[in-house]
Amino acid sequence: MNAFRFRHTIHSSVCLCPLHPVFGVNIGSSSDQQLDRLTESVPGGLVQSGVAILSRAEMETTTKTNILGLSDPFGGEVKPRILLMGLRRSGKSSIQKVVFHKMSPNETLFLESTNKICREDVSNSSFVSFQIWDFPGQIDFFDPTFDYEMIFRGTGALIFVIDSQDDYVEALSRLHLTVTRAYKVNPNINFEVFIHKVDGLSDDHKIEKQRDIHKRANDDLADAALERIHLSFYLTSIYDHSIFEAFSKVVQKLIPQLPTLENLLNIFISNSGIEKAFLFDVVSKIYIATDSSPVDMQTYELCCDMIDVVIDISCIYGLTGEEAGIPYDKESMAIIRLNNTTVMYLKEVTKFLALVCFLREESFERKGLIDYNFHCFRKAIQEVFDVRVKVQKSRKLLSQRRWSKQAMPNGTPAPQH
Ligand SMILES: Nc1nc2c(ncn2[C@@H]2O[C@H](COP(=O)(O)OP(=O)(O)OP(=O)(O)O)[C@@H](O)[C@H]2O)c(=O)[nH]1
Repeated sequence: MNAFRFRHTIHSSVCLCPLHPVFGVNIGSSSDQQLDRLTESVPGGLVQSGVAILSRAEMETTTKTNILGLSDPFGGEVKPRILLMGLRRSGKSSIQKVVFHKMSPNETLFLESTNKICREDVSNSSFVSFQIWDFPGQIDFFDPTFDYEMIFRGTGALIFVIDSQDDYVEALSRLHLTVTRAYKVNPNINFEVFIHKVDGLSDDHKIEKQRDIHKRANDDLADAALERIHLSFYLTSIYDHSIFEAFSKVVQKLIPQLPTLENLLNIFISNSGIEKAFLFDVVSKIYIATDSSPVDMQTYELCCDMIDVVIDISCIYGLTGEEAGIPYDKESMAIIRLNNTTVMYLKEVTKFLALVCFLREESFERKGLIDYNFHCFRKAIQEVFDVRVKVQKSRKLLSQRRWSKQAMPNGTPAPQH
């Protein structure tokens, strides 16, 4: 994990004050119990049709953090699972690499086909914390030897990727099969359909494709008397910000504190003369909450660009050495004046979260007020964090107790210390 301190002030349209972008994605997390359960479901590890689906040894080597998964008996933390599914070459791995590994879109041309489930933990902040499971396209997901029930049971969102530049008839039938199976196991899953690779399509063509896919997918569900299954559709491409925006919306649905965060943002902007505010995870550029006014793509793109500028300049000019270890500074911020009398204001909220606001130049004259309100806002966010941590701790304690009771055979006295 890196922390950078930027000391210089640029006297032009961009002005940066001490800043601490901190980034890092924890890859892999599990516990022995969870691994056991997973690999027990198919003897000798999960292998079928020549497709190795995470052998126990592989899982152990790629899973080495202390954050426990959703279904872990000791894991008080409820860590939602996001599944990336879809036909081969639809773009699943590219999405994961671009959003969470900062891979440049062109590099995805050289990605090899995934031949086993790749699992990754994304734990950038207390709010952005989930597991992503990237499934190989050719996997026969419904092979009887494969424990799909266990997988769906712990799933928060299922993203089904459809290649919009390809014929999507087969993809739609696979989508229907996947969704209906998953719904039977876990009706609480959010079903998200990414109509992907839309960069090659004209605007009219995009809308037409979306309408057609939407209609066919919902007709299939209606024919199966499953109209109650709700599918959300997004037009995405790794070549622009649409994939980050879509992922933001998927992740937001998994944050139980979202209404509280939105409320706090509404109160903050209405009392500070701010027009729009986003709470960003600086590592992934996923926005985890915004105020209740509508989001337009350009505004979102500007925010992403601002975060990039801040991180890049911080990386180039940031101090290294002793001070680099300090991950958080209340003074961290950046101000960018646009040539249309709009000011963009970025401030660190926690070591992974940044608040990015848009306001008129005249409103920015009352910077003291904005900073005071920001101080209150940051305090409130901290309190939301603290409550979440407390809930997680008590859940952990509870499940540990439950687990130790189960582990003790009937009548066995509790160990003496
Ligand atoms: N034009 C365009 N190409 C994309 C996009 N996303 C991915 N691709 C390309 O699609 C191809 C397949 O991408 P992958 O990410 O390997 O697809 P996958 O679904 O993981 O494939 P499997 O591992 O075989 O299941 C690559 O050449 C990517 O560069 C996109 O948004 N637009």
